[in-house]
Amino acid sequence: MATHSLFLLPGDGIGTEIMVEVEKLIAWTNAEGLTDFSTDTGLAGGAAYDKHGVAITDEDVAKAKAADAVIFGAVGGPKWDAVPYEHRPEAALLRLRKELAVFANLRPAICYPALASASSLKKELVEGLDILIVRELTGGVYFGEPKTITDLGDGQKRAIDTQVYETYEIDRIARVAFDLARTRGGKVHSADKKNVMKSGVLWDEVVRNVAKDYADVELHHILADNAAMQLVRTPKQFDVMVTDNLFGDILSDVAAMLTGSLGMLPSASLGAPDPATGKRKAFYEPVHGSAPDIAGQGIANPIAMIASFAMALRYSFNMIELATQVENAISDVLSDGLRTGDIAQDNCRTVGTEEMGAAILAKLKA
Ligand SMILES: NC(=O)c1ccc[n+]([C@@H]2O[C@H](COP(=O)([O-])OP(=O)(O)OC[C@H]3O[C@@H](n4cnc5c(N)ncnc54)[C@H](O)[C@@H]3O)[C@@H](O)[C@H]2O)c1
Ligand SMILES: CC(C)[C@H](C(=O)O)[C@@H](O)C(=O)O
Ligand SMILES: [Mg+2]
Repeated sequence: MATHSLFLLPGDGIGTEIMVEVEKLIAWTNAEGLTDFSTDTGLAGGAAYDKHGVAITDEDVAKAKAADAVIFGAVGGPKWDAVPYEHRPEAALLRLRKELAVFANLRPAICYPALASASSLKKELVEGLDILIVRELTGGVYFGEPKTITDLGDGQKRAIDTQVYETYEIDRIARVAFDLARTRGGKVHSADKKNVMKSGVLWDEVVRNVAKDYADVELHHILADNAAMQLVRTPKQFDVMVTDNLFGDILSDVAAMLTGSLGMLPSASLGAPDPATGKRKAFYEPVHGSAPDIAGQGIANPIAMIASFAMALRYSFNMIELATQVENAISDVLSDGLRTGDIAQDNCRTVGTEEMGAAILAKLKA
């Protein structure tokens, strides 16, 4: 079996705690001969800042670029609130996304049957929920220039962030969404603010053009604010939702709660296939952050991280069966009544990060 390289960046806070559980999974799949992963580990975020004075070193960015897939935990925390803006922990994430050019961020919100009553919404609204948010990840207001704070000299300052989208960026993310919709429910909602933003006008125009190549997929336009409301009103009306970088960030946190917890939502960020090799750069991370409020206590939910690893198996290594086995193991453990604190329920057993990871691994071994 060919050796595949994984570059692990645990990051800060619970990032380091949940990564341990993925490392155990990798050790087991390797030992069983199911995979042949070589792993290397780097520093990102506050951890890198403390050691090197930057959110990520050039060397670790180079390693991330060279790897077959990057598995990322989470970065950030109050400890680094005062570091210079360009070195804040989150800068590592943004630099990696941009330099790896992983423009397509897939954020699946699936409500596992056992968790239907753990959601803050009524059970019948979320039971069987399976939606996919396709977030544009390398453009928009996250990266647009100018991005400045100017002193106006009279005690006032002016802050500017710039939302920029070009046709090719919208076209390629729309195609990802339509291609995926074809493999699922055949429906795309495109969310923008074309009623207020020029970038929204272009977004809608380009998405409608792309839709002409996908006559078999239903396209619906939705304003992003309405999308947030509809996600908590009748979430099962959605199949695939494609949206820009900022709206995608917000809407995916909303979608996360439909599944029971932010600790449940994995993500895959994919680049364009290399024309010579067909390989694409890929970056896998949970949607949640470093959860400073619970870091260091061993109680974080490792499921989003483990499910992100399952996405790596599926999207980077075409190990569909193994990916499905990992996802089924998660589902089975939840059906057995095991819960971390964030999804705690009556008549269920609340366990810590390590026990949840071990239980998922035990299901795989069974
Ligand atoms: N990908 C990333 O690295 C990433 C993503 C989001 C936020 N952040 C950063 O994380 C830091 C904290 O941000 P925040 O508090 O707004 O968001 P957060 O996602 O870290 O936490 C929000 C809430 O969800 C809970 N939570 C999140 N993940 C959980 C898990 N796996 N298990 C149990 N509970 C979980 C937390 O305890 C907290 O109450 C900030 O510095 C932020 O910039 C990083
Ligand atoms: C940490 C932050 C930069 C990041 C984002 O805004 O993209 C996070 O919230 C996410 O959802 O991945
Ligand atoms: Mg976010």
